Amino acid sequence: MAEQSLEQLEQEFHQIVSGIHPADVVTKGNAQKKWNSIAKPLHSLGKLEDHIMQIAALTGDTDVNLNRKALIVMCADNGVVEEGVTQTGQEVTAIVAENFLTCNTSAAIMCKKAGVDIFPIDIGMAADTKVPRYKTANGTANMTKGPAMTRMQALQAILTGIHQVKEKKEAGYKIIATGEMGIGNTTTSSAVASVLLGDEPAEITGRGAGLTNEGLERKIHAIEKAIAVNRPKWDDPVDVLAKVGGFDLAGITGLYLGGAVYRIPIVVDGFISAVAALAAVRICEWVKDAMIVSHVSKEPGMQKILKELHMDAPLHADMCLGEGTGAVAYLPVLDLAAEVYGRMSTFSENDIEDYKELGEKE
Ligand SMILES: Cc1cc2ncn([C@H]3O[C@H](COP(=O)(O)O)[C@@H](O)[C@H]3O)c2cc1C
Ligand SMILES: O=C(O)c1cccnc1
Repeated sequence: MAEQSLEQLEQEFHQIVSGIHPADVVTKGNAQKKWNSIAKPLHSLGKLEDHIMQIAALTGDTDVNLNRKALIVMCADNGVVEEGVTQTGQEVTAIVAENFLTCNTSAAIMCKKAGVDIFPIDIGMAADTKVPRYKTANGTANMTKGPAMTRMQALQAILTGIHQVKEKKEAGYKIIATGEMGIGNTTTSSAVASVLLGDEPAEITGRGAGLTNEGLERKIHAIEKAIAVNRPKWDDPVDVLAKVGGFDLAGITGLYLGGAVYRIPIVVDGFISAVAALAAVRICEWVKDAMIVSHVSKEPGMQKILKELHMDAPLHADMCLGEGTGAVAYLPVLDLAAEVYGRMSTFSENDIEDYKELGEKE
């Protein structure tokens, strides 16, 4: 991919995006009929039913199979950490990223318990580690001084995400959760969200992995400066990701696009993952059909993004960890719904009469 010119990358990207089509409403209707025929009160599994119907509509198949699950963790570094916007240094990115391989991170432990295979990807960490390398570069540049990356790098990172989904689909995975690890990525995420939503950085920005009041002030100031210096075009999500984003954000954006192309549901995690979801929907609105929202992160920008995307998350647990933890936490819940949908006997007219009789006797 590195040898491709910018024009070739743009062409590949536009060809992929123009091939995305909306979900199949007929299959969705059939999935709804199937839910409605199950012996339980109508829509009593709430959002879980909606998500199963959404997956049926995406795949064009009323049979919903979630048997193989993956978490892809995009690991990258952000030059903006030079501005003192984080509590820890970027060496922590490499340490945690390698710990995914030894099942020594929160997300990895949750994955093991939930039967989810975890795939950390080095999409642009500053250091070289044992994590499989799909590097765009060794970290982004400091966005307060110029663009975080070139447009070419943004496209490369997005295409890496898309190709990851293709690979996982070919390996038999049925659903993919999104995750990330990258010190400083709540700064880039807040910057991208601020531009895409047209909101002031102070309204979006939170403390990420932990910051003092002064640290938070510095973070907001750095985001304001990055936007002023780079003037990202709000209506060109690739430009926004390139100028004030990160390789992890671009890679996750690619995962959503890949989900829409290869018809495999992609689970949205917390704030960072939701910002990438917003970028993906701005690239192509039908990508939303491939997104399964999981939880509401405590970061202040999360609610705004979900509102903008008209998404209603099932889990409200005040989580704000990242790595994909919220998305992975939702997978067993979704599994339970798929099991009921796939296995439970349906109401026949006789059953309904039997239930009525039972009710009368009691
Ligand atoms: C030890 C450690 C493990 C983490 N796991 C996820 N994050 C989370 O925190 C980072 C974003 O917060 P900020 O923008 O403030 O750096 C991301 O790496 C995110 O995944 C972690 C952060 C730390 C310190
Ligand atoms: O919501 C998130 O994704 C998040 C919030 C804080 C730190 N890391 C991740």
